[in-house]
Amino acid sequence: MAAPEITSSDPDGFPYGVWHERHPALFERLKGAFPFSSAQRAALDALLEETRHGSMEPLPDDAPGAALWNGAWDRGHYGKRWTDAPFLWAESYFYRRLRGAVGYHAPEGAWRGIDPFGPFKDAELAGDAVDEQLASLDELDRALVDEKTDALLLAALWGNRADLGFLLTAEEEGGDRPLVADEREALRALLRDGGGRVSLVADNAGRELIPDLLLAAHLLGAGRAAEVRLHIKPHPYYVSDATTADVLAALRRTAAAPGAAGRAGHLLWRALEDGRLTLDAHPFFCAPLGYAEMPDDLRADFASSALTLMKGDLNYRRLVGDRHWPATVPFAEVTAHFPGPVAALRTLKSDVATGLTASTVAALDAADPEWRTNGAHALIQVRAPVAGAPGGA
Ligand SMILES: O=P(O)(O)OC[C@@]1(O)O[C@H](CO)[C@@H](O)[C@@H]1O
Repeated sequence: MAAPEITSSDPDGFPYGVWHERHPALFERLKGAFPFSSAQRAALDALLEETRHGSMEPLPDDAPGAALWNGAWDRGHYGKRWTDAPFLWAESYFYRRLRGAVGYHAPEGAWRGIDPFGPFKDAELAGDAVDEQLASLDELDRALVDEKTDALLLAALWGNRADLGFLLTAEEEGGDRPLVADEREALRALLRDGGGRVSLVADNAGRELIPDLLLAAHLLGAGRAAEVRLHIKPHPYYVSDATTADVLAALRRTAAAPGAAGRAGHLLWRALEDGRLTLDAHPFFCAPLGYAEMPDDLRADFASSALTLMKGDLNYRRLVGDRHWPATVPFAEVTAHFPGPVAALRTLKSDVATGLTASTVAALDAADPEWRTNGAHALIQVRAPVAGAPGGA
């Protein structure tokens, strides 16, 4: 029995704060980062007003993407107050409307294709934190393969804290706490034969994508994957989400680094050329729906992967279902729909939680009442389907 979907209607709840604190802060950052025209600023202001006090207006049928938003992705939420609709659906649509407000999708518009979050992504990629990430790879040069896999999985996991949307209204505390669920051993076991394709469903650009790329280079270089497929967004999404342009910028940054990181960057550059590294930007990665509703072509892609690594909080919500699950509901149960083995690497930045023990939940509730949403905690969870089981291999 599925638990109720998470909405934003509770004024004391996390989602409500996203609409009433995070989004206004984001719009102020956007207006400070671009010389928007009065029309663009007015469109942003109107959108913010609509989301906070109005009801959800559909896209005009001739708008770019309307065939999906008013078709396959429509779940009957238009006309509802934004905060009464499912949080995942409503916020995904909010970012489509934001892109519309600044002209990102305008077929002949001068702002077509200008990433509204580009300045933030560029600044982060050029920053000292990325220099430190790249330099730290030299420390792993003499590590054993499994030790290196472990270290790079943790780097990719904690890289997920680098999420501007989250950081607009949250403190970035140091990572590296004990994980609330740590199934790295099961994850490494799925990589051991090394013969298959690893699908890495990326999340954010910059400080999250750099460790993702270093992990991909390691999996390819150490024979833990015959191919890595990097799934990215077809266009900007929830602020920091990585697009192909972000992958190429991060790759150039990595290849230009000295030492082990530079070698990893060149390995990935060659892997893109020879097909051991592939990029996929399926439209569904920006859909307002959970992965249980993914289209057949994407389902077949994941089904043929030795392992799918799902990065980040939003992908976790879409993988398990953005619902008020009991935090102890088994991860295998809520991911039974997913074809092929899947692992989640996620810092906890929203309400949904699954696959935790009762004692862990009790300890977290006692020690840190905001544990679900403050980004201070993280998990690595794995579901390796048994042949013949639902969603099995
Ligand atoms: O997927 P990410 O980048 O790890 O996190 C995305 C996020 O910042 O945005 C959503 C709320 O706006 C939540 O899923 C989460 O807080």
